[in-house]
Amino acid sequence: MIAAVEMSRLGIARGDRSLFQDLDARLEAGQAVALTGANGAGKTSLLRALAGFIRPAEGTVRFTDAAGAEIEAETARRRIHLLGHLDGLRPGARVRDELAFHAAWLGGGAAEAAVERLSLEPLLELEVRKLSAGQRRRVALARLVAAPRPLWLLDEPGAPLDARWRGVLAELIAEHTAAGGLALIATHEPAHGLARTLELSV
Ligand SMILES: Nc1ncnc2c1ncn2[C@@H]1O[C@H](COP(=O)(O)OP(=O)(O)OP(=O)(O)O)[C@@H](O)[C@H]1O
Repeated sequence: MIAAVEMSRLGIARGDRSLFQDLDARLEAGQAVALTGANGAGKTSLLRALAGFIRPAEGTVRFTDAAGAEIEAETARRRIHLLGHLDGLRPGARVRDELAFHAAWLGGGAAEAAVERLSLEPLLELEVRKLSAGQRRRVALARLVAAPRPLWLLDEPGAPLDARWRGVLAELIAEHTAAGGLALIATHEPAHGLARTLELSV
């Protein structure tokens, strides 16, 4: 469980350039927050820093449990899904194998429920590289269903999806937060249905 993520005076730099400084923000269980800002403002970088892939230039990120106790960073990492816009799928793998691999690797169970929720049955025997961008994103989203984790960090998750699948994505996020999950969602779209917005300004 992760009950809260607290960013305090957080600053992130890429190369020798500071992207932002002094970011104070708190995300709590049950909340889905839109992360907005211009191209290059640092949304992807912030998500990667929260997932532990980039070391902040300054400030702190704290993960706490329901009792307010700090969760050690390594433990917190295993409770996070980072969905990047490159999807993180192996192009040469069949969808069936890729889903089974990710479900096992992420500590989930069988992928059947995820296959059904994302209507992936007709795609299971195809190689990932043969999928359209939207189909690939549905496979990537299936990981969130197959391996439940409390904190979702999603980088423009709806960008390649059509209206039907954007609707399903919104449902998945709503169900996740209703069950006590947290989500931070980088988006250039109007953030309908999300509790509030965290804006990075350049
Ligand atoms: N590995 C890197 N080395 C140097 N600079 C980088 C690296 N990764 C990203 N940057 C730079 O950091 C800045 C922020 O990039 P980031 O991808 O976090 O922005 P973003 O807000 O997600 O943008 P977009 O809306 O275009 O997706 C950009 O100017 C980018 O070129």
